Amino acid sequence: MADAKTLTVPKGASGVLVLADGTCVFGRGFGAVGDAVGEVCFNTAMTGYQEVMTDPSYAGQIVTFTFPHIGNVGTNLDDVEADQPFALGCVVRQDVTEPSNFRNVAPFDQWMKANGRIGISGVDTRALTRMIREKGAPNAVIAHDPKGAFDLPALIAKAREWPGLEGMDLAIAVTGKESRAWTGGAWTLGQGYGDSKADGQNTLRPHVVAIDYGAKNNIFRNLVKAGAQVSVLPATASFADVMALKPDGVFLSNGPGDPAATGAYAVPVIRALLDADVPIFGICLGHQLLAIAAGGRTVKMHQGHRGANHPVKRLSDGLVEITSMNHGFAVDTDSLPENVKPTHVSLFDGSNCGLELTDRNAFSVQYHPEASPGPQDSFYLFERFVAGLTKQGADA
Ligand SMILES: NC(=O)CC[C@H](N)C(=O)O
Repeated sequence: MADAKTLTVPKGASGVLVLADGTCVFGRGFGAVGDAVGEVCFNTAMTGYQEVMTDPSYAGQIVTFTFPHIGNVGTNLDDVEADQPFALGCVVRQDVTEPSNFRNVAPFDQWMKANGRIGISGVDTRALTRMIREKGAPNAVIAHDPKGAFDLPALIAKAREWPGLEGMDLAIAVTGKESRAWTGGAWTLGQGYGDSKADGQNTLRPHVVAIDYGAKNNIFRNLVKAGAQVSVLPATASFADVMALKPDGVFLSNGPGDPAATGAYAVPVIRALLDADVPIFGICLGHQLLAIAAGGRTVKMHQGHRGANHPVKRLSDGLVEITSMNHGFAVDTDSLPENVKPTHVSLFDGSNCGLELTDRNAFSVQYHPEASPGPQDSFYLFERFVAGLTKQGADA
């Protein structure tokens, strides 16, 4: 990158990404004015930027999109995984253009501004991505000032002082605060999202209690599509809170931050659920927490996996699933005890992508079968989970 280590703001620059090592990457700011500090990651998905930005797992992170045209279909009211963006900001190649899509309700830059999120365009995102691949995900400040009046030494200091994602519990910051019944169903073109209550079948369906560590909404929609009724509890729910809802199964959601830090309050609850033989399904952070609860360990990855075309091999039969991914920590396969069987593996780097307990009805995956954005090859996991649940009182 031509701008590396330059402490003079080039003419016309209104956005900057300041890395903790002092590298300054200049561009044009859009969205909110101000600055934010976090870890820089890259996402290789070619569509779904609004879903990426609203995925609560991106809390504490600045997303570099490798796809050059971000913002070109604007934003709409449906493609959201939570009611606000959680990524701190984004770095993109091309300037955001006029929205071109029949579903658009607001241009991407306006949506970013309205939601207090900072963007930078005009950045050589290929060079930035290469740098992250070589050196690992850096801590950085993203800043936007229309006048380009950046205090670069102060921003470098801010990036250096940020403690980093390792050891950071962010689920606590993004989880819903209240227990709630989930009501959304699957999306259809022209009709939007269905209402799970509208089909009149709720009480006949297996009841899944989902622990929300920063869940993506499409997970709950997929559980409904697979035949469950869903209740959602905050990340801090106790074993008694979960059991009070009489779950037929428990779902452990995705979420931001370091699973080892989140585990301090999540793991005892998951262990109690395993002891009580409650069926469990976990995704991403939920997968990592299940691994820790079962006696395994997680590690911080060099650069993480974020995209919509990650190949994963199912070990039972060799089938390859193309998956959606978003994680910066991973389960250390070697740390898994005897009763935890790896079920899926990444074909990019051989890292663990799934596990099941041999003595419990409990399994989890590192990737995102709910897609949003991404392929739906792995929807069968929702069906497998719900089909394996017995409705309480069904035999009475
Ligand atoms: N999407 C997720 O649940 C991410 C899990 C965890 N925060 C990680 O980065 O690995």
